[in-house]
Amino acid sequence: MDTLLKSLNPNQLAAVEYTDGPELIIAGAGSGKTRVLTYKIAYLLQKGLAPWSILALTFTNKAAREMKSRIADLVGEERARCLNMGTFHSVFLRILRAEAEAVGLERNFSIYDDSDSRAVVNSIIKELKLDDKQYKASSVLGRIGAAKNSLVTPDVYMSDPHLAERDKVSGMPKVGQIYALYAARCKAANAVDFDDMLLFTYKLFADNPQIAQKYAERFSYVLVDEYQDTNYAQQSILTLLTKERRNICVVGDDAQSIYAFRGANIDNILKFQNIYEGARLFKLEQNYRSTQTIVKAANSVIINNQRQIRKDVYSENGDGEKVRLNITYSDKEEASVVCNEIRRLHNRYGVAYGDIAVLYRTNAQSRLFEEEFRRQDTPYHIYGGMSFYQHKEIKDVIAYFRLVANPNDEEALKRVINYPKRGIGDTTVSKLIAASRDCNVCLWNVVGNPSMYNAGVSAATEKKVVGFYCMMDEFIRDNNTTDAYVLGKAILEKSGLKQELAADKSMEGVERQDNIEEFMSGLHDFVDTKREEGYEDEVYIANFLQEVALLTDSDEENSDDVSSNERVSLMTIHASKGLEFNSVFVVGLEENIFPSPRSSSSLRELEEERRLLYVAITRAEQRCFLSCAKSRYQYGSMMFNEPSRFLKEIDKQYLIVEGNVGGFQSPAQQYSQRPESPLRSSHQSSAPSGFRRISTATSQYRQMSTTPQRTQSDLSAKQTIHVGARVEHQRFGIGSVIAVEGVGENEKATIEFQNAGTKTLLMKFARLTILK
Ligand SMILES: Nc1ncnc2c1ncn2[C@@H]1O[C@H](COP(=O)(O)OP(=O)(O)OP(=O)(O)O)[C@@H](O)[C@H]1O
Ligand SMILES: [Mg+2]
Repeated sequence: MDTLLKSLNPNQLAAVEYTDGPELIIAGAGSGKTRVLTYKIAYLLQKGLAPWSILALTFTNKAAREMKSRIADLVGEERARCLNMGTFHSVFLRILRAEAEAVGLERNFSIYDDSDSRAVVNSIIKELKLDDKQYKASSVLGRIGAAKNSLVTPDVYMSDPHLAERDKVSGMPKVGQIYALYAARCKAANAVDFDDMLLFTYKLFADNPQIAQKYAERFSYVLVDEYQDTNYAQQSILTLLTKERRNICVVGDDAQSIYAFRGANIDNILKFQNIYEGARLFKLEQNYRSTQTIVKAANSVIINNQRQIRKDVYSENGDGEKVRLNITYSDKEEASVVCNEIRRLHNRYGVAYGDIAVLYRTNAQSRLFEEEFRRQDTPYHIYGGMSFYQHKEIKDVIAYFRLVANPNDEEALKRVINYPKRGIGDTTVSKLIAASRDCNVCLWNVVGNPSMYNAGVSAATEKKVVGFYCMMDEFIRDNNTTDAYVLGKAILEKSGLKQELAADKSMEGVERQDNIEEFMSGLHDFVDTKREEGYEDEVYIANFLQEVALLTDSDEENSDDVSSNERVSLMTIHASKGLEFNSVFVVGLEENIFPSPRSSSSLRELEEERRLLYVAITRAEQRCFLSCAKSRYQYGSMMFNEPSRFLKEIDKQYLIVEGNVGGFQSPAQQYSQRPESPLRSSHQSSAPSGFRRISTATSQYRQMSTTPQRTQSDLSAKQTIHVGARVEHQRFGIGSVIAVEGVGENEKATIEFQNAGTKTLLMKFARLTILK
């Protein structure tokens, strides 16, 4: 036991040994909160507490597994095995199974995932004859989920005038009614959804005092990690379980509260002392994870938040390297600089790939990094999420593309024929397929003329099917003459996909829109780059699909061959909570990305963004790299974002700025002309959307040419390109010309770029400036 406790500092030790009542440990990042919890559990076991009487709640199941294995190291496998440990959801699910009858469920109840819930809500919307454009299942479910996390039952919901008013104002006055029906349907189906696991557990304990008593007695000690991110339902259940024995220990850091959007409230830490009068407060301020430089740099950011509990987090580790900020020309260059640096760390300094993380603000940002990592054959995995091209919405658009490129692609056809919904149901599709088998023709032909192939569909249905055929046929005919970006944009709009996505205002819906916008940006970049490289005849959808297929075909290789500790972790900052890495890259530190454009209007949200950056920087042990790009394809167009306002807050003495430092003036004019998001602008029919404003790659160049220092028209006018010239490219950065060939329209230069490799570019299109 002594050796066990020797590896704790006096404050940590005091927190571990305190067992006289409720305990709140507020501590900075990396100060050993999770370690204290782990050791405290080992300590309680050593003191004779039975493992099954300890309940430890973590934020992820992975965190629970790790903690358990550490405890096993400390006290032996056997005792660790019987601990009650896991996320709130996993632990409460087990209790619900055992006590199902008490909440009106049968023990074998099912768990509805998101798509099950959506199907139920959609059918209710239909039955109530509500407009499914006005009532999007995911938006309705978002409200139902929020209600459940606040312990608001359907009855309470429907009698709450504030909720009624809110729903009315947002054009969904019937959410309460849908909620009630949804709850009834789930009950009839003997099913619960994810949020029910909390609501039902609360009801179980609140309505059945004997059961509550049983569990309160069973769990003689309750410990909670990441307490700052618990929501009202979770806290209320904890209170029911612990109010009598008051053996509860929670650890948290208000500076790392990043789940306000899921109902977590930063004040919950402060409320702890109100719920548990006389609770002991411990503070830990020594960070053991990071170098002094990293800790101080992170502190210099978070100090700008007004709402915070003052802490003086420090490190006694060495100073270490300065935080490096790299400003690149483009998002593409950013990805290659980051990948190069990671390879250098690995090859020259022996840092394991598994000890490196790339952190970004939104999932959609993974695309360019995934592509670059694949290009450079660097092992990576997406931690806690999916690869960009695996997202459903991306697969949907790609299915449309596949069908355009190859109308015989039956899988693609089946995927999109009734998505978005156009009244072609499963029965119809089955009939069409049967007809195609019977007549031995491909499904596409049957879709073009169902009655000719005796598909047996009604005239009204036939009209819808043929309507779909005609729409697609138009795209197919344009396929070899219209570039992938312009055609892709038309497909998104005319198929109804754009409207479908834009109508969904839930968190998940917004994320899907982000992904589609990122996809369109990639498509635009693809077309521009092909033109610039002189491949005017390879700018079509078929060419794009080929490139995507090549980029994604090694998926399996990337996930199976190399174990996760030999791969770089790519993840959102949210997913990185509680983790630590030798080297961390925080990317995309630009206005309009980080802070998120959705947050910059409110101080509260801005402070949450700042906490996110604090979480990101404090994941690093030895090295922290920040980066931002001067230009990036965003919302389907080239954007020039300012560096993130948070970068200016980092104390300069801990920072080295490199890359394209000089002359970083965001063209204010273009910045203010930021096109509206192509998807989100759909409701403003009079305002031109980003898609319409910049309709072709060529007009994109025209727009670029308003930036005086960096236009290809400058260059072609001067015609001074020569071997040895140093040039600056809008996307590829700085390079030297190593060969020039051709004249006039056909003039090409081969350029060796510092970070982007060697490229041969057609001068007519090249976005180059010659540097003096
Ligand atoms: N007293 C100590 N001696 C040596 N190492 C320590 C000590 N306390 C903590 N550490 C180490 O410091 C690192 C950070 O600890 P831990 O993850 O517990 O911090 P945390 O406060 O939970 O961080 P976060 O805020 O990111 O969740 C871990 O690698 C841990 O093993
Ligand atoms: Mg922790």
